[in-house]
Amino acid sequence: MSSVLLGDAHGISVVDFKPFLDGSAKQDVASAILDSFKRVGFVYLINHGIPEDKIKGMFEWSKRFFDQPMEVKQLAPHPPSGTHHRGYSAPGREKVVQHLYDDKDIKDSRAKAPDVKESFECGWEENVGSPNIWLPDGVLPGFKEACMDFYSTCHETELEILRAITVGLGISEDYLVKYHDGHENQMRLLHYPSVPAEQLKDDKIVRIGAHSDFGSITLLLQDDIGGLEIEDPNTPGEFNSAPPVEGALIVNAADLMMRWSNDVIRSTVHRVRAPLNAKTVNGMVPERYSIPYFCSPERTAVVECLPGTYTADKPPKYEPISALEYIMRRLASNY
Ligand SMILES: O=C(O)CCC(=O)C(=O)O
Ligand SMILES: [Fe+2]
Repeated sequence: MSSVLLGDAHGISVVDFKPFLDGSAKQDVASAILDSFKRVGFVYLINHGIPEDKIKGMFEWSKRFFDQPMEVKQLAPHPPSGTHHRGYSAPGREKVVQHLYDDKDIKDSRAKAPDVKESFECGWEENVGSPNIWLPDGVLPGFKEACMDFYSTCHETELEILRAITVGLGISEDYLVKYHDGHENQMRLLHYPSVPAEQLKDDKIVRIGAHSDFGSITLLLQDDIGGLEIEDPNTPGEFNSAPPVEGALIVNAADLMMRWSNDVIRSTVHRVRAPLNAKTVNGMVPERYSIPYFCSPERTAVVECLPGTYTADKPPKYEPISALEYIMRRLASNY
């Protein structure tokens, strides 16, 4: 294999993205990324283009935000609606559940083991359908600007990764980019508080329940604590750890991308559990921070199987669907 493949972690390739960005080995990088997406739905990218100091800065802002007293964080409350994903959600407010559409089932599942995490979500500042919910002016000055700056930096990297996917598939480099203006993306700051190790191990407490993401791709930055697990594509129900890899951006394909690619690319179920080899202090697992950046196409995009993902023998499995219809269905079922 070429030098763009740096290694792997439980089958997830670690790929050097630089030769794609500088144009020196575009096809090799694109093929390596696509190969990992086809096998496991996840890839690690080194030299991904998001500056290290910006990442460090955003994690610092995240910590500063979550360190605020509850009554301050509640000044930017997530609305009760399942479709307006903005603002602050306190621990236990959200339970990510998969494939449960009956209200009673969702309630039962939430009652069993709440997701013990808190989050702050924001999107494109001009999005009138889902306006951002910020802390009042003067509270934590600079936080909003830092979030917006990081949001647009992640969007730039998103476009490069979408280009790599299409180059890998052998179709025009701008095929997916032209549907992704960044206006429907969602950046999420996540804080998993320190919890008793025993309860996390026994599933009495869940950090984030097993789910797949619903948009095109997700860019995920995590600290060095660990705990992210990915379902084994060959053994449903079994999960492998996706450990922190220094300097790497994790990218996973999401459900809409799986549909768009006629199931060539996988959207894999993942969750956050007790970190492997976590150093506990007084029986407590350390807190963890992560920043997922969920990418979705414009709502007017009509998603139909990409050229190159079907043949006469293997026809498209899905009808065209508008991104709006698809996303609304998924959002409503998850909150
Ligand atoms: O915290 C993590 O590492 C994963 C978060 C995640 O999967 C999500 O928010 O969808
Ligand atoms: Fe996720």
